[in-house]
Amino acid sequence: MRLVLGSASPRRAQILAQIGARVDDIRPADIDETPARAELPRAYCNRMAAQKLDAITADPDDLILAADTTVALGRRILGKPQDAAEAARFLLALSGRRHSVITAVALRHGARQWSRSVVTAVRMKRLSDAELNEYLACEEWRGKAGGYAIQGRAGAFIPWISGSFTGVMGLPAAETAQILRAAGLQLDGEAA
Ligand SMILES: Cc1cn([C@H]2C[C@H](O)[C@@H](COP(=O)(O)OP(=O)(O)OP(=O)(O)O)O2)c(=O)[nH]c1=O
Repeated sequence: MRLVLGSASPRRAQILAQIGARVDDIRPADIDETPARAELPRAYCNRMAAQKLDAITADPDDLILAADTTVALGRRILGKPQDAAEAARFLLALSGRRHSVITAVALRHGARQWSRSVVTAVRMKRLSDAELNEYLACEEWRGKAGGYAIQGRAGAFIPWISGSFTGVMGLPAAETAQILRAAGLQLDGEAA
């Protein structure tokens, strides 16, 4: 069975390799990521993953995986910042507080679908002006939900999480392995 990754995120490809899932093709989906009015973060994240999955065409026998990572501050959805000013606003809002990172994963094989979503609680230390400015200058906020990447320099801002580290990075390893197996994919190193 061929595995098609419907994502442009290099982190997702890396986490799939980590769990022994060989990706045969990468086909990112381009969808409108605007939240609906009053849409709650978890519903939004599930909807995004489902829409990305719907947007990918593949052979009926291909297994397709799509995912979405959303940062939620209470009911507020923090997406990927458009520019440094928006990244600064997001980081100031997250500074010294606890927020959630939700990742939804969706799989399709023919007419069958599987999905999981994982919520991780994350605490960010209070950022000094120098820390904020240095982080904005390093550009790692680009393309990251909430304007930070825990796997990079912003790891120094995160003293505590409860949940899935790989989920915060974009693809929860344990839950993804579980649904891939449920869908019939054999992971490297597993007995047939
Ligand atoms: C919070 C956080 C997010 N991220 C990334 C994961 C996702 O790639 C990105 C959120 O955007 P997504 O819309 O989930 O994904 P994407 O646009 O990168 O890729 P695609 O839609 O093609 O699948 O933020 C990190 O890498 N580290 C983090 O700590």
